[in-house]
Amino acid sequence: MTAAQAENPILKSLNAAQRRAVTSNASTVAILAGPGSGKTHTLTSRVVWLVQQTGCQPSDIVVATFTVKAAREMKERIGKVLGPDCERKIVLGTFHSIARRYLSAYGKHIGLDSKFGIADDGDSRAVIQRICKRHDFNIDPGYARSWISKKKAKGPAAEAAPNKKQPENPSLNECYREYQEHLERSNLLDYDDLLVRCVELLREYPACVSNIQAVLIDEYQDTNGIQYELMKLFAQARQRITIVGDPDQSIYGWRSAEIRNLYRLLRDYPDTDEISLEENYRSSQSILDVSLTVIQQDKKRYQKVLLPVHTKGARPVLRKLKSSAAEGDWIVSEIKRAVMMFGDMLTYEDVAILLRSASLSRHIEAALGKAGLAYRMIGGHKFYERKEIKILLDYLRAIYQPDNNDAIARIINVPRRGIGDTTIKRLIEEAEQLKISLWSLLRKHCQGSRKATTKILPKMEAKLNTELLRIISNLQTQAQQITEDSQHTLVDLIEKLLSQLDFKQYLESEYPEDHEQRWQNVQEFLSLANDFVRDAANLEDEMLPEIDNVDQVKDDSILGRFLANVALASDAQKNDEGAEKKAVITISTIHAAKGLEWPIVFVPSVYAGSIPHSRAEDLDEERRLLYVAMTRAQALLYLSCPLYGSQGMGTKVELSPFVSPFASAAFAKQGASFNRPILEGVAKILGRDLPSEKAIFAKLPTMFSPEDNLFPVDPIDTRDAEGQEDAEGYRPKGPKRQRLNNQGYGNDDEEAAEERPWKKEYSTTMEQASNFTMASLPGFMSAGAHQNALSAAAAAEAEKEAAAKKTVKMGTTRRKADQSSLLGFVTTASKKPAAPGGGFGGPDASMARYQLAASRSAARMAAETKAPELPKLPAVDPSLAKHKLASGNALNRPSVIKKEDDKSSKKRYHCFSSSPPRPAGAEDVKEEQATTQEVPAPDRPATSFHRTTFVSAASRGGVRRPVGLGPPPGLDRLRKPFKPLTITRPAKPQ
Ligand SMILES: Nc1ncnc2c1ncn2[C@@H]1O[C@H](COP(=O)(O)OP(=O)(O)OP(=O)(O)O)[C@@H](O)[C@H]1O
Repeated sequence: MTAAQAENPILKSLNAAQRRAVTSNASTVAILAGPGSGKTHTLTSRVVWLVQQTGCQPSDIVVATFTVKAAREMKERIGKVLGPDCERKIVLGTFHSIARRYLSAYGKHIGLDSKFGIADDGDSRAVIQRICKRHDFNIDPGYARSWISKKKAKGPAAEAAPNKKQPENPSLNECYREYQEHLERSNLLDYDDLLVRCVELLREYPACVSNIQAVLIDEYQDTNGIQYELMKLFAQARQRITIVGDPDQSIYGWRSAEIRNLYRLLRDYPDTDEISLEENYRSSQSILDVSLTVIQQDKKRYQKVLLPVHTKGARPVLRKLKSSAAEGDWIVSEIKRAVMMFGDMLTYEDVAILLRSASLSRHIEAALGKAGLAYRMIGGHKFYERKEIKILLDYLRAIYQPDNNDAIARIINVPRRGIGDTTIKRLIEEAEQLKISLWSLLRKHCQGSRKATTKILPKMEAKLNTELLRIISNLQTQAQQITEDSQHTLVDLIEKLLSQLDFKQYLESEYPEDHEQRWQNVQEFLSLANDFVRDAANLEDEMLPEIDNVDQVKDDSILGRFLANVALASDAQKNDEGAEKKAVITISTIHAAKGLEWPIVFVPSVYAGSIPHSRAEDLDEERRLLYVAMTRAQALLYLSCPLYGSQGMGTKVELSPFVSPFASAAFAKQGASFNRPILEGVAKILGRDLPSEKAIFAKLPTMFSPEDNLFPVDPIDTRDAEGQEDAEGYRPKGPKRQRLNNQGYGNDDEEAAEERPWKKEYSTTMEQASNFTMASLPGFMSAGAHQNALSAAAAAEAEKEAAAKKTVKMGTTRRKADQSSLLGFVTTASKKPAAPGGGFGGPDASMARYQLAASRSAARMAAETKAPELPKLPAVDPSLAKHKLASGNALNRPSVIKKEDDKSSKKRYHCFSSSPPRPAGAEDVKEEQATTQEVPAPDRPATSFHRTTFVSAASRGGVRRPVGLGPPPGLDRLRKPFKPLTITRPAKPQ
C-alpha cells in the first residue's frame, strides 16, 4: 500500500485483502468470502473508491442488492461518505427496482406502456387460482405459480426448451399462457416479468445502458439465471463488474438462485481478479467454530478459510425444552437475564429470534406478549397487507390504471354495494370472454350499452354508476392534476378518496371492535404518502441519466411511482420503521435475516421437520440456512429444541441432524454464567463500554436469578413409551396432578401451557442453593484467580508479538500469493487447514487466555463451594403417577415408596433449609466447565398429593373443632343451596 493509500479515509478501515479488492484495477473482481468477513463493507467502499478515485459518475454506476433493506442500508453508508447528492444519483436497489426504473424510462421501445402496474404475489396467485378453477385444471395453483416463476427466472432460452426429464403437464402450459395474457390485458408485469422484459430491452436497445461504467452485485450467490443475464447486460459497455458472495450462504434455491452462476462468471470473464477475505469480524471464535462445524458436514461444499478476529467468548448454547410453549418462555427469560446482566450495554434491540418458517413464531410471540416485551417482525404480516390499506391501495391502483381487473374486482363491493361474489365472478368471466377489461365492461353496463349476460339489477347498476365509477373517474382527473399542478398532492387525493368513500364510517360499521386501530393505520398511510411526496421533491433521484439519441419517458406520475414503490417494498415495512426507533426485539425468518447481524441470536425449533424443513428438497440448502442463522450472531448464540413440536398437536420431534452428531461436544446445555470475563469479552466484540459491576448490580431487581436455571436442563418426557395420547390427542392419560411449578409444561397441552395463570419471573436464592456461587455473579473474581489470569495474559501477549513479526509475502500476480485461486477456492480445499477438531481451536488471543485462566480459577472456586452433585431423580416418584385419589374416603396421604438406594433423599429437601449448601467433595472441575460453568437445574422440592390434615381428620371426625369456629361447615351446607366452590389458585412453586 502506498503512503497516500494509507492515509485515504476509505481504506483506513479495511484490512489488506479488503483494500486490494477495493482498489483493484481489474475490470472484473470477484470477492468470495465467509459470513462477517466484510463483503458488504468492501463493496460499499469500492463504490466510494470508484467515484472518488477513478472519476466514475455516480449516475453511471449500478449497484444491485438482494433485499430492499440491504439497498437502504448501503445507500445510507454511501450517502454518509459521498453526500446525499451523489448517493441519490447512483442506480442502487434490488434487481427488481432497477429493472422497473429502466422499463418505465425506456420500456416503450419494446412496446411497453410506461404506465404499467406491478402484480404483486397476491395478485398473481389470485389470477392463477381463477384460471385453474375456470378450466378445472387438476393442478395446485401454488405449484403453477412457482412453476411459471421458475420458467421465467431461467430466462427465455430455458423457457423455449422443453423439459426432457419430466414431461410437462399441458395444463401448466395452458395456465401460463392465459396468465400471461391476463397480465398483458391488465397492463401488469409480475416480479419475474420485470426482469424478463428488462433483459429484452437491454438486449435490443443496448444504448440504454451505454453510460454504465461499473456494475456491483451484493449477495451474488443468490442471483438466478435471469439476474445473471441482467448483470451482464448492464455491464455490456465496459464489462466492469464487481461481485461479492458466499456459496455457503446460498439459500434461495427455491427462487431459482443458481450456485452455478459462480462458475459462469469465471468462465465468461477469465481475467477476473479473485479475492478472498479470511477474517471474520462479526462473531466470537466459539460461534464461528460451531457454525463451521455445521457447514463442514457438507462435503461437497466449497472449502474456505475463515479466521476469527475476536476471542473465544461464551460457548453457544443448545437448550432442550419440554414444549414449544416452554421454549418461548425460556427465550424470554434468557433475553431478560442477558439484558439485565450486561447493564445498559445491551438492549432488547440487540436481540434477534430467527425462525426457519414464520409459522413458528406463535409461541414466541405469545411468550413475549405475556412478558410485555415489544418486538417487530421481519418477513411477517406487512403493513401494506392490512385490509384497510389494501382497499385504499386497490382504489389508487384503479384510479391510476382502471384496466387493472384485479383491483377493480376487489373494490367493486367495498364498501358494500349489494354486489355478491357470484355476480363479480360472472362479470370477470364475461370481461375475459370479451377480452376487454372489467372497467370497460362495467362502463358498458352502466351506460346501458350492454345488458344481456350479466344480471346486474338496475338498483345495483345505479349504485355502481353513482359510487364506484363516479369516484374513480373523478379521482382520475385529480390524479392527473397532481403532476401538473403542485397545489394538488397525493395526500389530497387520498383524503378525497377517504371522504368520498366515507371510509371512517365504513371502518366503524365493518370493524366495530378495532376500527380505531384501523383508522390509525389509515392515518399512518397518509403520513407515509406525505413522506413520499416530500422525498419526491428530489424526483431526479429516480431518473436515469440522459443518453444521446435514446428517448426516455419521464416517469412523472407521483401516483404511479408511489404504487410501484409500495409493490416493491415488500420487505420494508412501515411498522418496522416505527419500531426501529424503540429498543425492540426482532423476530425474523432466517431468509429475511440475510446480511444482518445482532449481538444476541436465538434459533428456536432446531428439530428435524423444522430445519431441515419437512418439505425441503435440498438438504444442503437447509444446512446453509442454519449456518446463515448462526453466523448472524456476534456475541451470544442460542439454539433450542422442544421435545414436542408445535405442529400436529405436539408431535414428538428429534433434534436436527445438522447438530445432533456433535450436540454435546460443541454446545453448552444452558446459558453461560455472565461473569466478568464473559461480559468483558462481549463488550470487546461489540466495541462497547461495559458498565461497572456496581452499576450492573444497582439495577438488578431483587430476587433476580443470575443463571439460566429456571427450566430443567434435561426435560423429562412424561408421555408413555409409545407417545400414546388420549382422545384429545395430547393430554396424557392418568390422573391430573397439581402442577408443581412453572418448569417443563411438556405433558400439558400447549394451550393450557400458554394460559398458565401465574408464572414467577425470578427464582429465590433458596432455590439456587445448590448452585449459588460467588463466581456466578457478574464481576466476581478472587485475587488468586486474577493473578493467574494476568500472568497467562502476559504470556499470551508475548506469543502474539512473536507471531506478528511473521509477515506475509505479497505475490505479483492479480491473486495474492497466499490466497487460493477462486477456481481452486470453489473446487478444492484451501491450503490453510480448518482449525483442528472440525474448526474448533485456532490461535488463542491474549483475551481468550485471560478469560480461560480467569474462569478456571473462578470454576475452581465454585467447585469448592458447590453443593454435591445430586442424583437426578424425578420430583415425584414415577410409580405415583398412576396413583388415583379415591373420590370417597381415600383421604389418607399416599405412602411414598421408599427406595433402598435413595440415600440422598434428605439432601433433596435443602430448599426448606436456611443452612448453606454443603460443600462439594473433591470433585474435578473439567476445563470445559471452566468457561461455561453449567449450572445444574434446581432440584424439585418435596411434593405430595395430600389434602390438608384438617379436612382429612375432620371428615373422619377425628379432630375436635375448636369451640370458637362454630359448627362444622358440612352442617351449614345442608341448610344453604349448594354452590360449587371454585378457587383460582396459582400453580405455586413449592
Ligand atoms: N476491516 C474491518 N475492520 C473491522 N470491522 C470490520 C471490517 N470489515 C468489516 N467489519 C465489520 O464486520 C461486520 C460484518 O461486515 P459485513 O456485514 O460487511 O460482512 P459480510 O461479509 O457482508 O457478512 P454476511 O456475508 O454475513 O452478510 C460489520 O459489523 C462490519 O462493520
